[in-house]
Amino acid sequence: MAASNPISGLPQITREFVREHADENLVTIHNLVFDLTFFFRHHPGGEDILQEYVGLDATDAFESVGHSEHARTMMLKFVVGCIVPSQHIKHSSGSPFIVEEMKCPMRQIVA
Ligand code: HEM
Repeated sequence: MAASNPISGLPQITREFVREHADENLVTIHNLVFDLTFFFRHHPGGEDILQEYVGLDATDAFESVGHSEHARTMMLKFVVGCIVPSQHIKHSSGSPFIVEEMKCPMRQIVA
């Protein structure tokens, strides 16, 4: 059986929502939104550096560290949504894996 795309069907979230719900520990990386509540204290790079990016887009910081494929796979556990397509940013940095396999579905999911 073909592997299903773990990202399809995610709620779409605006960048304003991510910023205004900082208490929910949301961070955006490559147009995907992660809830890092349960990951902070397990992050090999430390909790403080992740806390600095709560509510923000951490793509450039994430890529500048050169995270491994292991880290990119691990991230999937914490995805809670994707940024609405009209607010997508195309980052010059980034591995093909995260850009191609983790991109948001273009289908609008509106209640
Ligand atoms: C969901 C998001 C993230 C996950 C799952 C994650 C995961 C990891 C993992 C598994 C490592 C160990 C090295 C590796 O396997 O690459 C690591 C190291 C590190 N991460 Fe993250 N990370 C995330 C976000 C970030 C962000 C936003 C920053 C901001 C700068 C960051 C900074 C670092 C640093 C500085 C290290 C240590 C590198 C070293 O000591 O060589 N990480 N991270």
